[in-house]
Formats: sequence, structure tokens, C-alpha cells
Amino acid sequence: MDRCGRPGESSSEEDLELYLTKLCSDVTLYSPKEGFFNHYMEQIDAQVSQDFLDKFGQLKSDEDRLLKTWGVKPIHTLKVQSFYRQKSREVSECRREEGNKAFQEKKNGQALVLYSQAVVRAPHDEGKSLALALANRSAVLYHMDEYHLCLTDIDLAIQAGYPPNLMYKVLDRRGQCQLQLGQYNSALLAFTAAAHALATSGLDKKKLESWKKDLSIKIHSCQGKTDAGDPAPSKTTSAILFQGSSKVLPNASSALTLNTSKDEGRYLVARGPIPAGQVLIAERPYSAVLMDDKCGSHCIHCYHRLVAPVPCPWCSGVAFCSPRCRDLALATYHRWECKFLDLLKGSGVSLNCYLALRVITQHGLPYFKKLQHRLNQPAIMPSASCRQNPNDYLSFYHLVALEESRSPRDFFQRSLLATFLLKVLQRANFFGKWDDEAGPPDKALTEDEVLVGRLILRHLQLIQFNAHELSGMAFASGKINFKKTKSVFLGLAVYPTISYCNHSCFPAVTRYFEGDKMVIVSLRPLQAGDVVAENYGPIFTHHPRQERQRKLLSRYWFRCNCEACRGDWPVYNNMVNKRVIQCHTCKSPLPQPAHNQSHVTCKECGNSTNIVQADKTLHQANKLYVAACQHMDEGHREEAISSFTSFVDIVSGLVVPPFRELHLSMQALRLLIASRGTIHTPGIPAPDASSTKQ
Ligand SMILES: C[S@@+](CC[C@H](N)C(=O)[O-])C[C@H]1O[C@@H](n2cnc3c(N)ncnc32)[C@H](O)[C@@H]1O
Repeated sequence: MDRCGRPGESSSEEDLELYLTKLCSDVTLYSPKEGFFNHYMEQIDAQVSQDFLDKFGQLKSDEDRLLKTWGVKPIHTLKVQSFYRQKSREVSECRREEGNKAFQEKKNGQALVLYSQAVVRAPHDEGKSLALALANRSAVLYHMDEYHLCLTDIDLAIQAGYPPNLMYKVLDRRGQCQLQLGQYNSALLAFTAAAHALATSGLDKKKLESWKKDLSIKIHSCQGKTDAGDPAPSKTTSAILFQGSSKVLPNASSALTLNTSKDEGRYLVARGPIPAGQVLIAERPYSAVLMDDKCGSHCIHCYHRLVAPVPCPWCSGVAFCSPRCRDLALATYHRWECKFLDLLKGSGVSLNCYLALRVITQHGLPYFKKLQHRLNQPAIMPSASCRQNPNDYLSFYHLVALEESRSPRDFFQRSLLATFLLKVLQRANFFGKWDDEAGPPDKALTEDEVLVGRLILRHLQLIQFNAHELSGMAFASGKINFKKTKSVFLGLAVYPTISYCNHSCFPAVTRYFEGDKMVIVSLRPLQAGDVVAENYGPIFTHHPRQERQRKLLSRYWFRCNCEACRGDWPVYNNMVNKRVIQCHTCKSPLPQPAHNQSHVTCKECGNSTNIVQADKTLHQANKLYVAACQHMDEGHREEAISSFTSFVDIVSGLVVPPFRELHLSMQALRLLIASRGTIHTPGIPAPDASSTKQ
């Protein structure tokens, strides 16, 4: 090992594993390169003795760890104060002017961006800049045929105090939108209100007459017409669970159940046969956070891409896709986090830490005080007699945290982070009004603060192993090409039911996203008792066994013993084009048949398999493979999925893996299924789920 603990050439595999584990653990807490938290951590590290750490390692509860850390004087040198992107009337007005210029030049896309910046930066309690920015944006939205968004902006502009003398304009625009949407009764009301508003317009006589005439024609055109049904745009299509919902795991298919073992913990298995391509779990996150660099482009509440951002009334750092998302966020987590977002960002703490905090802020203090007596209940193990509620905090709280395997240093680092996040909550008045004058920063913690602090510490441990990436898909080139897709990382989330999926380097399932909902789909056929395994990153076709095992051990703290690891299966590039037929009874590999031999006897179970028939079926299946590849090349997603899943189902029943075409098909399925999710490439329409070959 060198002075920084990095293993040298002569280091043992064990040293390397220890080093990698520490590195992986650190990045689940903070960035080693950015922000002030790493310097702070180094300073504290230098001030605590080995003896302190040894004693720290003997502490038995998160509460003890939190209190011990709070007692370390130097931790209170860190100054926590609100730091966030503030509103600016000057910036807002400047962007609005630029937006006006772009709009006059018919550059609608550019105008929309500039007006949106004007909206997000405008103060809510001072002047008219917000109302004017919203009203101007509504005009460009109308020209872009975004009638629903235009109507929202008009409502928001009026709520923000749009000037009465200009009111006729937005009321007229509201009527125009409603006319386009076939809402004739509402349009009639809007045009009538616009006509009344002319009285306070201050327009000269000529303009007034012209407006009156125009509005009267519009009113007349709406009279006597019946409203068309409202074709409100729907954001999601819903995935349907295979064989309906499970009674014990409501977000999972009834074809799944939960098993447990000493070495593998809890894990999902199939209860009976499941073909490839079936939806097995569809789950909204228990909690989720958006990545920093997506805050300007995605709704922080529902993760949809923003077209016309609805602002936060207090900060300019985040935005929402709708007033509904805004109100839900403001009523819960954002009211506590809003004024500390830039502090958290500047600290360099990881997204895991935001998530640990979010679980607290989304519920608020009274919720935790009320449930604290339940925290000592044993871990939930859904069974016939005990149904899991994935929205219950305890389903989150009891996710695996591997506290028994943690080093004292790891516990101390996480405790330091918990105290930092606790200080943020204190300053955000989460525990009641914070008063700098009333006491020093190291003032003894109250009962409520201890409760929340120890929960944050627990979150920091369990999120390490249970957080999922929340992502969308984008086509890398400017057109639909399933082979050139890339995953767009949007944030981090916890899905309690999906967290019960253990890992395999030869995974049984893949995933896609509908907004923030994760949908898990079978990639290959499963039989009763088969593990419904996800892949945590290293897949056998791309990464050799040693690399996979190192990654999994250092990141997830287990030694993988999946079929691919046990059999040391080759990566794609080393896979020979050989197929081994399986026994039709026990699935064991059959010996190669002699020339002209039609039946082969299994050495394991003694049953005979018709090898000629198996060859014939494989030959037929190959046609499906060719058709699937063609569908994929032509951009027919659902047809390609259907052909690939049929191929995988047939081949999995005949050939022993690894088998090159099987794995190529599964890789293609992963891409195709992922692209069912949110498509983030601007200008490219999502491929239609019901597309048919033209
Ligand atoms: C998301 S959790 C999976 C559910 C977990 N087994 C439980 O009991 O809640 C991830 C953790 O499960 C364990 N795990 C996952 N896959 C495993 C496997 N194939 N073998 C052994 N342990 C595994 C590891 O401890 C890992 O950190």
C-alpha cells in the first residue's frame, strides 16, 4: 500500500478489495474532489484519535453514534446557513425584453426559453415582472399550439396580479385556447369577460371599437355550440402486471413471492412459470431526488421534462411542470430544502445524502414523532399473513443496511454527514424557529433532533445498497435507432418492492421508466423458484468474472455466486458459436450426439431427448430472430420485442446458456424495453407502442 492507502503492484487481492470498498463507500457520501465537505471530513479525521474510532466502533445504536459525533467539538466549526438562488427583478425583466425580441422575430423556441427564465427569476412579492413574464410566455405557447400550458400561464399571470388595463388581452387568449380545445362554453365566458375588461383598458376609441367588434364575433361563434370532450394530454401509459397484483406485495405481479436465506437475505422468486416480456413489478418511488444539473430542465417533483416551468415562489433553483407538482412539493419537502439547495450543492455531498434528507422533509417532524414507537418492530417480511405496504416508512426503514459489516470509520463518516444534515434542518426551522442568539451550535440536541438525526444516519446506510438510478432514454443520433440509445440519468430513488430483487450477472429482468415509475419486465422465461434477479451493473457478457466480483463486493458487499460466476461464462467476444442442447426433463446439458443419432440420454436423469426435433425447433426459432432484428432496424419496437421474447422463450427451453444468440437477443430486448420509457430526445416522437409495419 502507498501512503494514501492505494494498493501497489505487490498488494494482495484482499488489500485491493478493502481499498475499493472504502472508495465505493466514500462516493456514496460525498465527492472526493468537489465541494467543501471533503476538506471538512479530512480536518475532522485528523483531529480524532484511533482510540476514539475504536470506541466509536463499539457503539451499538445509531442514536449513540449520533450523540458521540455531536460531542466532537471541531464538527461545530462548520457554518450552516441558507444559500440558494434568489429571485431578481432586474434579471427577469432583462430576459423578458430578450424574449419579446425573439418573439417578434418569430423565434418561438428561443422566446419560450427566455420567457421561462424571466418567469423563474421573477420575484413573487414585488412588482409585476412575474405576471408580465407569464402573460408573454402564454402568447408564445399559444403560437406553439400548447393550449393547456397556455391556459395554465394565463391563470398564473392573473393570480400574480396581471395589470387590470391589460386583462382583456389574456382573457381573449384564454378564449382562443378554449376554442381550439373545443371548450365552447368556457370560451364564451372568457370572451364575454374580455369584453367587460375593455372598460378598464384605457384604449383609444378606434382600438376599443375594433376589439369590441372582434370579441362580439367570437362570442357569437361560440353560442349554441356543444363542448367537445377534453382531450387533456396524458403523460403516462400504464404497465399491466402479469397475472394481476400480488396480495402481499401490491406493486408486484401475483406470480412473484419473497424468499429469504442466510447468505442472500431477502429476494424475489417466481411462484410458477413466467414467459419473457412480462411486467413483473411497477412501482412509484417511496422517495426520490432529481440531480442538480437537471433542475433547470426537469420538474423536481415528477421528473418530467419541463416545457413551461412553473416557478417556486421563493427560489430560482428549481421548477415544476404544473401548479399541482409545485403545491405538493411546497407543502412537503421543498419548504424545508428550498433555501439550502446551493449549500448542499456547494458541499459536494452525494445524491444519496439528499435522498436521506428528502425522506425526512417529505414527511415532516410530526409524522416521525408519531411513528417512533413502531421503529423497534421487527423487519417486515411480507407473507401470506403480513402484507407489505410499500408506502409505509417501515418498508423503507427495514431495507438492508448491513450495519453488522461496517467499519468504525464508515460509521463515523456517515454520522458526520448526519450531523451536517441535521444542522441544515435546524437552520431551516424544521424543529421550530432556529435562533442563533439563543445558544451555541453545539447546544445539546433535543429529543426530536436526536430522533431525526438517528433516522438520517440509518437512511445513509440503507440508501447505499437500495437506491436505484432514475433515468430516461434518449436516442443518441437524431433519429429512432434502438442500437444507439443512451440512458439519461435524472436522479436517485428508492423503490421498496424492487429493492427485494437480488443481483445476477445473468439477470432475469430489465427495466424502463414511466416518469418516475419503474417497470420491471422479465427478460427470459422463469420457472417456479427461479430468482427474479436484477443486474446491479456488471453483466457477464461485457465484464469478466474477476472484474464483476470486485465491483459487487466493493459496492454491494457480497460475493456473487450466480450461474455465470459459477460457470465462469465467457464475455460476448470470447463466446464460441457452439450450442449445447438441454435435457427436456431436468435441463442438464446433454452430451454431443453421435452422427445420425436422433435421441440422446441424459447422464443426470437418464431420460431421453429427441435431438432432431430440438434442432428443427431451433431452426424455426431462428426465423423469429431474423424477423426481430429486422423489426428493430426498421424502428418497430413492439414487434421486435414480441419476436425477440418468443425467440428467447423457445431457445431457453432447448439450449444451455451461455449461447450467443440468446444473449444478443436479451441485450436487444434490454434496449427495446428501456426505450418504452420516457424518451428525452427533443424533436423525435416516441415510437408508437402500437406501430405496425408499413
Ligand atoms: C437491494 S438489496 C437486495 C435485497 C436484500 N437481499 C434484502 O435482504 O433486503 C442489495 C443487497 O442484497 C444482497 N445481495 C444482492 N444480491 C445478492 C446475491 N446475488 N448474493 C448475495 N447477496 C446479494 C447484498 O447484501 C446487497 O447489498
